[in-house]
Amino acid sequence: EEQEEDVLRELRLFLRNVIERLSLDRRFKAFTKPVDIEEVPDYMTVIRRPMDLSTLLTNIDEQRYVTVGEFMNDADLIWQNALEYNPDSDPMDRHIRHRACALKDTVRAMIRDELDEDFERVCEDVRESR
Ligand SMILES: Cc1noc(C)c1-c1cc(NS(=O)(=O)c2ccccc2)cc(C(=O)O)c1
Repeated sequence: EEQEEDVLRELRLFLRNVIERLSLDRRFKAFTKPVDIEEVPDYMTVIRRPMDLSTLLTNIDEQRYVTVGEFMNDADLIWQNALEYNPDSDPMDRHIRHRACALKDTVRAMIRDELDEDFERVCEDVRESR
């Protein structure tokens, strides 16, 4: 009902703001768009579920996330995929892994510092009621 829509709207606003701030950080430029298959032809043979910040934003607009936990499952794919696809010790791989770890820590810090746990609990109640 109306109260549920109010909660989900507030969740979308919070998540869009998180993504906006991440997208402004130059360290995360490679995570802003899907990996370009022209540039990285074998990417889809290694990574089963590609994810990036612009796709997260589309998912929010399509109201796919009812809880922050559901959002985090997809957001975690971004850095997990980067670690998986870039495992080698060469400088390029290390560089993308450092940025992937920075993304992981930055997202977690934002959620921990800015998400009210009572609000997340209300979102989980909405999820269970559906
Ligand atoms: C992400 C990712 N995961 O595996 C790899 C490898 C990357 C990755 C891919 C690219 N090239 S790209 O054309 O697919 C692209 C450019 C700009 C934004 C988004 C994608 C560049 C870089 C980089 O570090 O600059 C990294």
